[in-house]
Amino acid sequence: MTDGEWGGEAGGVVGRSWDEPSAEGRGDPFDDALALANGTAPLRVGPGAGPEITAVSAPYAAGGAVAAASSATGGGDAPYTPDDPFAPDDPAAARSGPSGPVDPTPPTGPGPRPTPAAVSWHTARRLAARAAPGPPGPETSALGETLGRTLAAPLTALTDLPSFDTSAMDGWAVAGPGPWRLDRPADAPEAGPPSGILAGHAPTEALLDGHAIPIATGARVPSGATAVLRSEHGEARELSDGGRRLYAPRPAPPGQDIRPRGQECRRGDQLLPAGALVTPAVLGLAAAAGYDELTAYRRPRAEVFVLGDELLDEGLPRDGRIRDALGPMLAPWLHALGVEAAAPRHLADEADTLYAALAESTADVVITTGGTASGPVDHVHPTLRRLDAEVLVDGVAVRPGHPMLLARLAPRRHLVGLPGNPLAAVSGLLTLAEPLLRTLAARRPAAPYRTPLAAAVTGHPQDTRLVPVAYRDDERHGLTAVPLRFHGPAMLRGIAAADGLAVVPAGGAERGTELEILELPWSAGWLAGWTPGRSAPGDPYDPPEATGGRA
Ligand SMILES: Nc1nc2c(c(=O)[nH]1)N[C@H]1C(S)=C(S)[C@@H](COP(=O)(O)OP(=O)(O)OC[C@H]3O[C@@H](n4cnc5c(N)ncnc54)[C@H](O)[C@@H]3O)O[C@H]1N2
Ligand code: MOO
Repeated sequence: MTDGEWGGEAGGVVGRSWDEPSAEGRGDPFDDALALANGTAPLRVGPGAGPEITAVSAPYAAGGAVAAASSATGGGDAPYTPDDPFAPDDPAAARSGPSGPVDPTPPTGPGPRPTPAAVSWHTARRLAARAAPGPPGPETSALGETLGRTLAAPLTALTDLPSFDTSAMDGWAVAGPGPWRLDRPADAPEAGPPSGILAGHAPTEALLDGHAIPIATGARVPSGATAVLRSEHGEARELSDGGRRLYAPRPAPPGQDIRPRGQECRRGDQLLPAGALVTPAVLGLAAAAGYDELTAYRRPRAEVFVLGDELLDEGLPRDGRIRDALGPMLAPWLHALGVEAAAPRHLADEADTLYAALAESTADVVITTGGTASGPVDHVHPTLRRLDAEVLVDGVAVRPGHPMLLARLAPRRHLVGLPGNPLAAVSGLLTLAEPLLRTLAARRPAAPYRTPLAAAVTGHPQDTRLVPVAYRDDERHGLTAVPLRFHGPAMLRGIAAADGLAVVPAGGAERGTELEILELPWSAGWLAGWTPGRSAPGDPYDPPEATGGRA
């Protein structure tokens, strides 16, 4: 059973690619998925919609529930067994779907709120990317302030580059064929080498035919010069008449070692289009092209609220309490995604505290950690209802992290609810927060990157899995992705050693299967030196599985 087939609603409506035309007059998939998540508007079913659409007119409709239930049992032949590491602990939960129970009837009174069916992982990412209408307005800022932001206007050269004919080498500027007269300029001291033209100095006199003058790399070539002769290719000799001559064993063809003005660009040329990411190299180019400031979209602003009274900010775990692993991780991770994130705030597990924090926040995106499930102090869902927030995604068919959620607090303010288990929070960050923040930062989606697996990976029966992998490059197999140990939902040991997360489809993947890899913002180069054989027993690269729980 594929992810797209799972859950009825997800397969029939929101599992369709956004790029496909809306077939046969069906409703907009985004609106449909929204209606599913909120239980509000019915799907707009056009004439000729397929039977799988008509069966799903509301999130709690029997058709959806039947489909979800049948998918949860694997359509009658569920591929997992009781001792499968991914098999649900609770058989009732297994029957009710991979991401929580799906109530076949609409809510009619007090009692537990039915959970809408989870959407597929790919759909969740698309919904998150489309949740915000676009980036906040552009701002003009000093160059250094724009690193990691997206250009809101094309970068157009303010000058020719180079802006003058430039010597590419240390040596002599020569005019015409050699040998050349090396006259000591009138203002040169009697002793020592003849002075020449240094970088940053503008030559005032033209070079006469048959003459040469010492010149430094980067210096402006005098008018009349036809070439630059490198210092190692010429020899200056004193003559009996007191003059000096420059000899070269080979001719100096016109233009040799001169970078002509405008070689890289002419003033007014477009160097980069609007939408380019401001990288360190772009800052360098912009400075070279004459910019002191750039117009770029402002960084999205995020606030992180860490929920959980059991969390300690320092010291060793004690008395049933544990260290907060998400606060220290999320702010720098968000910075790496080009987001302005204040230091995380630790909130007490009280509904009113969360309500006040969310109501007062002015951030573009609020990220909460923990409290997404239905435990006694899991206040995220009730607080969103109290705030009358619009839930866009409520559960995703992905392991770990399936209780993750996305809600709209106001037209341009969103909340991403990350599950408390640390690797599940990473999964939510990459599944929902990253696409949303990418839209807000006007960043282009990374081109999907696929790498063959170095070893088989077990799959979840219905859901996508995100599994930490490290790249290995060897002569025999080329670049492969090695699945790492310690990938349980409460573990960070695998992801801390990873270059990315492999997107493992339902059912798993064999060794050699090319899988999409979600790269981590800092992965390039950090572990590039790692080769097989250097791993020590117990390190994350060791192949045996140790999940410490279901993912
Ligand atoms: N009855 C059910 N219970 C749970 C389900 C379910 O479907 N039905 N889902 C499980 C899954 S899967 C996850 S993931 C968690 C999500 O729970 P919450 O988002 O409500 O998170 P908490 O309960 O607050 O915490 C879960 C776990 O993570 C630890 N935690 C929380 N915050 C941090 C942090 N900042 N640093 C380190 N560790 C953290 C917390 O102590 C818990 O151990 O729900 C399951 N339950
Ligand atoms: O999200 Mo949970 O098990 O999937 O950690």
